[in-house]
Amino acid sequence: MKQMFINGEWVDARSGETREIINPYNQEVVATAAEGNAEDAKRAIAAAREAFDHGEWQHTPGAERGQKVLRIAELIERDREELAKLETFDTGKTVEESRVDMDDIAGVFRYFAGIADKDGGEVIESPIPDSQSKVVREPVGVCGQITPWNYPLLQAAWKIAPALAAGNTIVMKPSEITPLTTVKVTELIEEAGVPAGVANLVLGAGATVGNELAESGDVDLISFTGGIDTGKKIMQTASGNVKKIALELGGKNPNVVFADADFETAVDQALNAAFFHAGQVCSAGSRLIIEDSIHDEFVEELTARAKRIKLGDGFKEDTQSGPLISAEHRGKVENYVEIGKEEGANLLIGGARPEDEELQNGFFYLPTIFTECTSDMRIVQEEVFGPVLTVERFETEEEAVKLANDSIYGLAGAVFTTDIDKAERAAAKMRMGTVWINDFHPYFAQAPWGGYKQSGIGRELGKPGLEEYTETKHIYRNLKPEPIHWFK
Ligand SMILES: NC(=O)c1ccc[n+]([C@@H]2O[C@H](COP(=O)([O-])OP(=O)(O)OC[C@H]3O[C@@H](n4cnc5c(N)ncnc54)[C@H](O)[C@@H]3O)[C@@H](O)[C@H]2O)c1
Ligand SMILES: C[N+](C)(C)CC=O
Repeated sequence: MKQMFINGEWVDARSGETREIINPYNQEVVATAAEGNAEDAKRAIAAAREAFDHGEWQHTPGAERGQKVLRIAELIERDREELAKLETFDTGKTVEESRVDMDDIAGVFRYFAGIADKDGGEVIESPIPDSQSKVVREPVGVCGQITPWNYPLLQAAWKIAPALAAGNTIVMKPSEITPLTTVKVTELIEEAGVPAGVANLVLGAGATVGNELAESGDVDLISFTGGIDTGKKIMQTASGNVKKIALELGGKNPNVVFADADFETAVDQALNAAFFHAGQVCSAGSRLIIEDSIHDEFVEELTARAKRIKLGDGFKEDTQSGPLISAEHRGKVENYVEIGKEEGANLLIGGARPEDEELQNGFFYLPTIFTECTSDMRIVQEEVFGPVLTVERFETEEEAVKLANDSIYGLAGAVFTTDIDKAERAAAKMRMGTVWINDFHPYFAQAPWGGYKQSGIGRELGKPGLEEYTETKHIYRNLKPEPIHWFK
């Protein structure tokens, strides 16, 4: 039974309710978890409030907090294999992918451990004689953190590590369908010696636990990663006490390939961009925008390779891609494929569930490619979050950039070309939080991550990822206090 962690104690939901956690590969129950509700969230918020207002954590020197965060990294490295297996049971992704995630996650804890004591504030030039001004950063307070199911622990790590390093207290709510690794890491946080009440974990649904975190007047900041509609709802709910918000939302990310790109690299990367983790990646390259002169050859090769992607059990060595997360989510993907067909896009491959006997109990869906797409189509504009790639053509550099930017989203995008000036010109004009040149997908702890436009608000990772969890305070000191007699 996976319990919640509130004020340093492992507890069941007050209501006694539980939820079965399902392996999307075969629908087997892999665990039972406490199903908390708003009442449990309130208890956790109260514990975090008390620990922030009256505990030592926010006053603990950054170097000491950094040591605890570093210890969490070491424990994650120690338990890497167990964590990777849990992530695969929960999400269906290949265990190789999960191992890569665990290495990234340990790196994130190491990074924020390393910068926990690096900002001692700064003295600034005051224009007023006989005065001194300094600017310091302080923790925000109680942070509500809500994460999605596609990268359960990775997205949690991007929030937990900087929040703790900066001296905040937290209430984490993982996706209700993939809580296993977040529970395990909370055990490691306890083992690392983080004081009771500083890091709390509540399991349960968004509408109950998540909503309480967004609504509570005792929460100072809500950091959310998930879909755009939920993000909008959270923004509204969070306005009640004008809490700070950080939103990491969806994407519909363009992958621009010029005719002069290295063909093999561009095809290989386009395949990975679109179909890695069955396309369930916020930054998936789900819009291929390709120069007309190489369109046919490129699409032919891409299609041949997409057909060869081996779907299966994430624990088997030859599996290249797992299932979608749930029946409901596969239904959403299928609906989008129908919309694409109705809109007149040309369904080149996929558009169906696989027929293999072995895959019938899982939520599998075939890699799907639509050609002859135009940017007014919903299949091109809306986030499908599955293995569905749309292909658009361009003839000029200007047109390529225009198509790339033709989206309400602005999370990430890529440009492939051997002409580096052209690449830099395009990258400068692309309205996205991340632009890759001749690559797709790299992200790491040192570089900020986040979206332009409706892909979000704020940044995770890098120095800005720590700053999200701080308030900036200006302390002004009059070195020669005397009456000013403004009012005679
Ligand atoms: N920008 C990024 O870095 C990034 C990273 C990963 C995933 N995502 C996005 O996440 C989405 C997929 O994840 P998902 O389906 O889990 O998203 P989701 O919005 O359905 O759920 C995300 C989290 O929000 C909670 N939630 C749901 N309703 C809520 C409410 N009313 N109030 C508070 N919390 C609520 C859920 O329980 C879950 O924990 C995609 O859109 C993807 O692009 C973005
Ligand atoms: C941010 N990232 C790419 C790790 C996961 C997005 O879904």
